[in-house]
Amino acid sequence: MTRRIGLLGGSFNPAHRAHRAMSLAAAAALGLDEVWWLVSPGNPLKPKAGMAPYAARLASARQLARRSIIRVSDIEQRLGTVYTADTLAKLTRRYPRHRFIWLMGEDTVAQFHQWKNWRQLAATVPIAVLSRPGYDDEARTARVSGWLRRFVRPGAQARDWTRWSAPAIVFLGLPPDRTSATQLRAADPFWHQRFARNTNGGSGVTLFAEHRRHLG
Ligand SMILES: Nc1ncnc2c1ncn2[C@@H]1O[C@H](COP(=O)(O)OP(=O)(O)OP(=O)(O)O)[C@@H](O)[C@H]1O
Ligand SMILES: O=C(O)c1ccc[n+]([C@@H]2O[C@H](COP(=O)([O-])O)[C@@H](O)[C@H]2O)c1
Repeated sequence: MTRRIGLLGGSFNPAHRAHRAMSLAAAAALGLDEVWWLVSPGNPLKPKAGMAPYAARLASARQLARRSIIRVSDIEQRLGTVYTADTLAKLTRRYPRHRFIWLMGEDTVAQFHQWKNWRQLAATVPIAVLSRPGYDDEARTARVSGWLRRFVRPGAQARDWTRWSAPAIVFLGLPPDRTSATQLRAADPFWHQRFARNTNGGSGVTLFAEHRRHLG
């Protein structure tokens, strides 16, 4: 059965309520069956210092994803990919019947041209950009000046994304949420210690089983 899957890659250092809210709002706007959170082993553009252990980031993601259509995935860790273009190439090969759309916050758009093989990435799956308060100008600049400009689709057609051929990018205006992991780490630098013991359970079990089947 064809499934419509949104992919939200992130450091999740830690996961927070805006990740959940934006995922569910995007799912409603795009008609998604599931949103997979791809917990990154290490964003190549972010410093390693201050990055909590992978197991704690994964556990915080599972906690936030509970009782929802969000599935938490450690597939990048399993595949050994840190670059999104590599991850997408493998995922689309492994799941030929799924339709994927890449989700990202507005802050990420300004950096997108620094990603490895970003044009190839954009040609692999459509992209949905989710509004983030405080970053509108950066995203707008990237939107009007970048190569992606000519591929912008109207937000009113967002539910039709499976009919688009990539590159295609849609900007979704979602309810604003100012939560950020930076702010949460500043308030609670040792948040990851709460996850040091119990890193099992929660959402993601289905996806893990599915990955196991596909990865052998
Ligand atoms: N409040 C938010 N509104 C919209 N998008 C968000 C929000 N918080 C995070 N995102 C998006 O979620 C994805 C993963 O984000 P990430 O795990 O880096 O969280 P973060 O809060 O941006 O972290 P940090 O403050 O450490 O950079 C990115 O695409 C990011 O743009
Ligand atoms: O592929 C790249 O070159 C690349 C560079 C920077 C970030 N990314 C991805 O962007 C996603 C968001 O990362 P972050 O750390 O801002 O949450 C996450 O999936 C990263 O792997 C990917």
